Amino acid sequence: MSIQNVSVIGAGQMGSGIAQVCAQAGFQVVLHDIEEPYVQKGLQAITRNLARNVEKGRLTEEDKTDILSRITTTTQLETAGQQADIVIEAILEKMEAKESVFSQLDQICPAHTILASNTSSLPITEIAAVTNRAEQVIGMHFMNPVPVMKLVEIIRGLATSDEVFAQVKDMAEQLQKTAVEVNDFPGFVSNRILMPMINEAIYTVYEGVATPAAIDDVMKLGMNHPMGPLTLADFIGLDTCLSIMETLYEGFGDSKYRPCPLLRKYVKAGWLGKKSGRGFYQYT
Ligand SMILES: CC(=O)CC(=O)SCCNC(=O)CCNC(=O)[C@H](O)C(C)(C)COP(=O)(O)OP(=O)(O)OC[C@H]1O[C@@H](n2cnc3c(N)ncnc32)[C@H](O)[C@@H]1OP(=O)(O)O
Ligand SMILES: NC(=O)C1=CN([C@@H]2O[C@H](COP(=O)(O)OP(=O)(O)OC[C@H]3O[C@@H](n4cnc5c(N)ncnc54)[C@H](OP(=O)(O)O)[C@@H]3O)[C@@H](O)[C@H]2O)C=CC1
Repeated sequence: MSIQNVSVIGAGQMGSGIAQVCAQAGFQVVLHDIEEPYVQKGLQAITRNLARNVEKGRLTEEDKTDILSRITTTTQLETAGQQADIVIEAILEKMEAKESVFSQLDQICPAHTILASNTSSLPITEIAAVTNRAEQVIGMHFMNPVPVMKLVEIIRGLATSDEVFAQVKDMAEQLQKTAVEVNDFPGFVSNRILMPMINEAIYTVYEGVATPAAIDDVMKLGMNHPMGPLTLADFIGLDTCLSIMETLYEGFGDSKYRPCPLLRKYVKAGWLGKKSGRGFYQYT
C-alpha cells in the first residue's frame, strides 16, 4: 500500500518542519497539536519558510498556495489518526507522553497505518510494546532544521518488519532525504555521538574553563562546525538535550553520560534555549 496521507503529531519546531517537507513532496498532511495556538504557531513557521523560498525565487506564489492547501490542522487525535497511512509523532521527548499517544493511535488508526516516532533517543522497541502492531512501529529521526538537513536516521525496533522499513525508507527518499539505517540503542547513532559533545561543552562552562562564546568560537573556527555546541544546544532545546542525556545515562548505566548539573539547572529555571528566549545566550 503506498503512502499518501501523513499525520504529524506535535506542531513544534520538528513537527512543523516534517509537515512542511511532506506537503512539499506532495503528501496530504494533517498537523496535530494539543491546543490550537500551538497548531497555528507551527503553521505560521511553515508559511514563513515557504514565503522565504518564494522571495529567493525557488518557489512560485502558486507553489506556496498548493503546498499550504495540502496541510490541514486539528487538535483531535481521532481526526489525525483516522485516515493516515503513516503517523509521524514529534511531541516532547518523554517516554510516558509518547506511550500514551502511541497506545491511543493504535486504537484510532486503520490496521495498515505505520506508526513512526521522531524521537531523538528513546527506545523504539519500548514505544512499540504499547501497541498491538509492533511490526508497524519504526523510528524516523529527522534532523533540525528539517527543511535543510539531509539525514533521516531510520531505526528498526525489535519487531519492525522489512516491508515497513522499505516503505519508510522510500518515503524519506521522496522527501529528498538520505536514509541511514541504525539499530535500536539509546541515542541511536546521531545523539550517542553528538549529545556527549554538547554535554562536555556545558561542563566546560560549568567548570569555568571558558565562556559560552569562547567555547563556540573554538569549535566553529577550530573544527569547522557550522554552529558551536552551545548555540546548537540552545537551537535543539535544552529540555530535549537533558532528556537525551538522561536516556543515555539510564540506558547504558555508564557515568560518562551523566548530564551536567548546569544543564539541569537551566531546564529547571525554564531556560530552554532559543524556543524560550534564553539558554546559554539570550534571544530577543
Ligand atoms: C537533537 C537531534 O535529535 C538531532 C538534531 O537535529 S541535532 C541538530 C542537527 N543540526 C545541526 O547540527 C545544524 C547545525 N547548523 C547548521 O547546519 C547551520 O547553522 C544552519 C543550516 C542551521 C544555518 O545555516 P547558516 O549558513 O548558518 O545560516 P543561513 O545562511 O541563515 O541558513 C542557511 C540556509 O538554511 C536555511 N535555514 C536556516 N535556518 C532554518 C530553519 N530554522 N528552517 C528552515 N530553513 C532554515 C536558510 O533559509 C538558508 O537557506 P538558503 O541557503 O537556501 O538560502
Ligand atoms: N529539537 C531538535 O533539534 C530535535 C528534536 N527531535 C525530537 O522531536 C520531538 C519534538 O521536539 P521539538 O519539536 O524540538 O519540541 P518542541 O517543544 O518544539 O515541540 C513539541 C510540541 O509537541 C506538543 N505536544 C506535547 N505533548 C503533546 C501531545 N501529547 N500531543 C500532541 N502534541 C504534544 C508541544 O506542545 P506544548 O508546547 O503544549 O507542550 C509542542 O508544540 C522530540 O521527541 C525530540 O527529541 C528530533 C530531532 C531534532
